[in-house]
Amino acid sequence: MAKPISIEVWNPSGKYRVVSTKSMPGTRWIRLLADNDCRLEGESIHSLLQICTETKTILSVDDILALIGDRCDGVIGQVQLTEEWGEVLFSALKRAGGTAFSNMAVGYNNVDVEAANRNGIAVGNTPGVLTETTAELAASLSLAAARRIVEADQFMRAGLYDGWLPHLFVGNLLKGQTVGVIGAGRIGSAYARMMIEGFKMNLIYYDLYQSTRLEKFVTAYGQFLKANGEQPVTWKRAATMEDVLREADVISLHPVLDKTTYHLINPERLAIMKKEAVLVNASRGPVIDEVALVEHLKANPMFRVGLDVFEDEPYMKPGLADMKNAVVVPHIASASKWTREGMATLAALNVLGKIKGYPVWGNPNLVEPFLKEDATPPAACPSIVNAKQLGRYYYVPLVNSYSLPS
Ligand SMILES: NC(=O)C1=CN([C@@H]2O[C@H](COP(=O)(O)OP(=O)(O)OC[C@H]3O[C@@H](n4cnc5c(N)ncnc54)[C@H](O)[C@@H]3O)[C@@H](O)[C@H]2O)C=CC1
Ligand SMILES: O=C(O)C(=O)CO
Repeated sequence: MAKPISIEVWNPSGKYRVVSTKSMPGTRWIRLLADNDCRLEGESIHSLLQICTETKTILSVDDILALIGDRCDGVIGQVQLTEEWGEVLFSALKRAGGTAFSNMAVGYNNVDVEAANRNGIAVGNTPGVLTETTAELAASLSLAAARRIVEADQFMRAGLYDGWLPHLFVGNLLKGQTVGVIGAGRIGSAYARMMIEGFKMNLIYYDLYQSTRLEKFVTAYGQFLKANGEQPVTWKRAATMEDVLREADVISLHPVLDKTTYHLINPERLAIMKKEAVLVNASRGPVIDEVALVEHLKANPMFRVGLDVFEDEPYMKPGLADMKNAVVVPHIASASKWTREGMATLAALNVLGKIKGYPVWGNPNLVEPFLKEDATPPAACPSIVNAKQLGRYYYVPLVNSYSLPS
């Protein structure tokens, strides 16, 4: 039997019981869920909100079962390896009368959606609000790795700098080089634009789908540069992932994690990359075979990586921490204040919307109407990944009108 876990309680007399497995940034999500005076569609929301305040980061399944208890309408949970949501948790949520779960994340590889479907539980996620923030971190890692920022910082702090030298921390110039993107969805495309606009890099990308918007952007930006007497940027959609790995100088990984992308970067693929390439991963750790990566970093000191995510998060594979050609940060790609508060709001509205029986917002890429600080959010769930399987009603938001269709 799990030990009782510590919680913070809001609005004890609330009609619905919603649990959050972590404290989340901002207060709007708490107001939306638990404020008696807060109204959606003229109706008081009136939820009892319980926020887990355990100091340990990773909750066990037993801890989460204890949080769900005998009565629970919905749960806001956390990303990736900190929580695995499968049959045990979804069936417990169903037994407790629950119908709603939302990750505070866009990625939901920690969720067994089939198990959620079997138990009739809606699974929410938080797309869009973290696109630019995550892309900015991938761009930061690209620069930090290419220009050896962390190594140089450590050198400086160690008091080793005794004057300018022609060979000191020489790195890679980005301008005119090729940026490779694997997974050119929301974040991959935003990252590509940053690198193309910011550093005038050429693009090669691989995705299962064509990214027409991205291609049009690069074409138009190339024409603009040309008209200004500068070298135009170019784009290419690669037929294979290998083409990207062979040609690109900086490669950033932005696919979802599933069976098709597990260990997408393996020893064979590392071997075809340029010896001085920069590889960035702000998607999911298991997209890279991390043991193979450590060996590759050892054998190729000019090859550099920037990693936000790790195969056995929160741990690193042996040897990685010793590699000077690796920049490592603790899964902070979406960590800007605006984004994290927005993610909390979207997760809360997914759960609340399902409890209230609202339809699902028709365009999960257009979530701004939910994020306006002082406005009443639309009466909809911002993003439910299994809406179709659960037979939920969809509608496409109308310009300037976010109320329910009659
Ligand atoms: N490090 C962090 O804090 C964060 C990580 N992420 C990760 O980034 C992922 C992507 O997020 P979004 O861009 O919003 O999702 P998205 O769905 O817009 O983009 C994912 C892209 O991957 C492509 N893809 C799928 N399988 C592929 C394959 N086998 N080969 C090549 N491309 C493939 C899809 O076609 C799609 O275009 C999330 O699923 C999440 O795992 C997202 C936010 C923050
Ligand atoms: O949103 C996600 O998928 C994350 O990894 C955390 O922002």
